[in-house]
Amino acid sequence: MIDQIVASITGSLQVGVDLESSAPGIDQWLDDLADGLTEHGWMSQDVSVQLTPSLLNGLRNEIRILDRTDALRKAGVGRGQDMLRDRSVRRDKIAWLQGVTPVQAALFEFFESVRVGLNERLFLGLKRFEAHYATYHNGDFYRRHVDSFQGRASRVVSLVLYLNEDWQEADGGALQVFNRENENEVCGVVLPLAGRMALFMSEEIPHEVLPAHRTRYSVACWFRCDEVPLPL
Ligand SMILES: O=C(O)CCC(=O)C(=O)O
Ligand SMILES: [Fe+2]
Repeated sequence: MIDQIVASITGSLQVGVDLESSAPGIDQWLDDLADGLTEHGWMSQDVSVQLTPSLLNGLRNEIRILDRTDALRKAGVGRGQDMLRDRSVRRDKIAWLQGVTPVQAALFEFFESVRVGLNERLFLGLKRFEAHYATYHNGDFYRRHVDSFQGRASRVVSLVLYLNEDWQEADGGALQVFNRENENEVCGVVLPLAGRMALFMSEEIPHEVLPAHRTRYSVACWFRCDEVPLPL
């Protein structure tokens, strides 16, 4: 019995973020994120050191379970009453994270350290974040768009964390990032491999998810500068 309790406590501890022992160190790492955002408006990075494999596995298990139920909803485009479920624009399904399960709580700790770290370096005034799981099934895509809606600059920085093992180029589903000065020029392609993260300025960087040829799991997070949650 005690063994079981110890095992479960150890299990939940292992799930946590590893910001202390991360190479090259949390401050240097946050400096790199801030530099990438300033210089190019976006960056991609492997964060499997900071997040630990057990956290990434735990998140993947959660979204797999959600994907088997009807917990995932078709994602919309626009906000509030203007929300359109336009299948010609995006076809993913989503579920918002509440941060209550051990893996979500650990992930929220990571998001919070990014929020605080970017505020300290770039004075972005990020007040909070929101995050959802997303599943793209075979054939699903998200056409070129920016993440912040005109007239309400509330989403400031976007972060996407990928959860897919052994993703190959032939599996499709890459994130294509366009130049902020010329939206017809592709300036980056990110394969949605487990532990990889894309970070970009929500209003500035057009991006697109190419059609996936197998199920593609991710968490998308937005750091916002508004205090009060308003409908999108
Ligand atoms: O999953 C991705 O690579 C990007 C998703 C995205 O652009 C979005 O949800 O707004
Ligand atoms: Fe997006």
